[in-house]
Amino acid sequence: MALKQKGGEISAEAKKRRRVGFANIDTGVEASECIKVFLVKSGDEVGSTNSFCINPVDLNQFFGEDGKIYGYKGLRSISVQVNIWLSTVSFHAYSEITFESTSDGGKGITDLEPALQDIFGELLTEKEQFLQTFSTEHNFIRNIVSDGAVVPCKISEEDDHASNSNSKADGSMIEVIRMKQDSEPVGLLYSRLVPLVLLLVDGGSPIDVTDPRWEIFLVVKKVQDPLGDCITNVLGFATVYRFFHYPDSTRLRIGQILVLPPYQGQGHGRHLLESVYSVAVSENIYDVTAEEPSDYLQYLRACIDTKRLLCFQPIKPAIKSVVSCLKEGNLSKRICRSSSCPPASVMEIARQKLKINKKQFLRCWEVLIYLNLNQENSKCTENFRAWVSDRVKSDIVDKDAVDSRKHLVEVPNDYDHDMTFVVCWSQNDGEPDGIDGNPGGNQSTQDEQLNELVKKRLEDIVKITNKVSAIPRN
Ligand SMILES: CC(=O)SCCNC(=O)CCNC(=O)[C@H](O)C(C)(C)COP(=O)(O)OP(=O)(O)OC[C@H]1O[C@@H](n2cnc3c(N)ncnc32)[C@H](O)[C@@H]1OP(=O)(O)O
Repeated sequence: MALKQKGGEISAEAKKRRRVGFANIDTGVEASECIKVFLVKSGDEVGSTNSFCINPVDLNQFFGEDGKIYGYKGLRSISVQVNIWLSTVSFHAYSEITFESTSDGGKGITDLEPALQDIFGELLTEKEQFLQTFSTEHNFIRNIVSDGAVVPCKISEEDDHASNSNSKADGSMIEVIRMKQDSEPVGLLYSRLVPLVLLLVDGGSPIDVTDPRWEIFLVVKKVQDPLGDCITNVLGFATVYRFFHYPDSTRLRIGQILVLPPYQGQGHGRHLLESVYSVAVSENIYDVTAEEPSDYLQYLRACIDTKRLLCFQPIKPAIKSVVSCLKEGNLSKRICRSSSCPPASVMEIARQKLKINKKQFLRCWEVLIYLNLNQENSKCTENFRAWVSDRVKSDIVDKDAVDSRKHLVEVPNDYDHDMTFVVCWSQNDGEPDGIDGNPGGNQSTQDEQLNELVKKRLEDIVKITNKVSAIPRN
């Protein structure tokens, strides 16, 4: 880490200010305003601010309670500039901190090093060492992934997005490699990816690399350098945890999924998700879930699963029957609305064959119905809206009713007692009075909230429908 102090030692003026106490209270600067992280592939890019600059979710969280840096004075409007170069070859980092002077304006002088250590740990190196990593760690990723298994994952013939091993026009290959967390090198690789998790996954925290139930799926690009050497770059990864499912199966839960920003929006996230499904199907896993998925991940999953369900024959009669109910029926009758829900047997077969879990299936179900409706027919679309509104309402009531009756009891296990619990139901369940379960809630506010939620749900359905319709069907 280099400190570049412009303008010499602390000025006499600053010293005077310190003596008169807090005449000019330091308002500080938000960490996210003065820290920039650049992704670099070679030593030539280090020191330059022209490389790919990432947009971290929340850098402020690493800097005290208010996320601010205090005590620095800069040459321009920004009091201190922290530039960090992060190598995509070895994931080491190097930082340069530039400021004019420091002075305690009442809030101290923020020590930047511990905060940067919290993010990058031992990967934060001095410049000389950092530059050397581009040659010494040249084959770091290639050596580790050579022990992994390529996941066969062919989704559609027309679409080269997510085939098993994608050959590109430039001779490079894109593959998803699955690695079990049972060896030291995999743990080492993951520990080098942790800063990316902290910077780019909202609320992301490192997984426990000593737990053998974790696996990592890496999407990599393999390319030959001019000397004929194979270079392997990580484009993204997903960590997946195996949970026991009573009585004798396993569920896969996606803990973190991340595609490096320069490669986002190119189908790699989809490729990773399809690979996890592919493993779930081939190993007859119970189902696949995701841990606290972001809105965008939900959207991506909905696109992928809806597309898979669109060509899944066993659910077609159920879709047809709901669509005809929405076309002809008068949905003011609750009975017709509830008959628009998917039969349990249909959800079960989608879980068994496609490993789509029930909650996710219900999300896709609305899109599947909408996709098959005649959207020119106003009666159909009105009925669809009423149906969605009913479903949103029952989701909220059911959730609150469930939440008020549910409580968790921790139980010990032989691995880590913090990680297992039992869900208990209390018998005395009170019926919630309002849609938000608040007995004293104001009816018109509740109606407004409900309308907003329905509007949002309908917008999401239309967005996913448009995306899925644009994708060729298998
Ligand atoms: C559990 C958790 O980890 S929650 C946190 C999730 N991770 C993050 O937030 C970290 C930052 N974000 C990311 O890393 C990435 O954005 C990810 C992982 C969420 C998604 O990865 P990406 O590689 O960007 O997604 P990918 O390119 O595969 O898919 C995006 C597009 O493909 C579309 N798509 C999906 N299925 C298909 C398909 N069958 N055919 C064609 N396109 C498709 C999507 O609709 C989306 O299109 P749009 O955004 O242009 O409308």
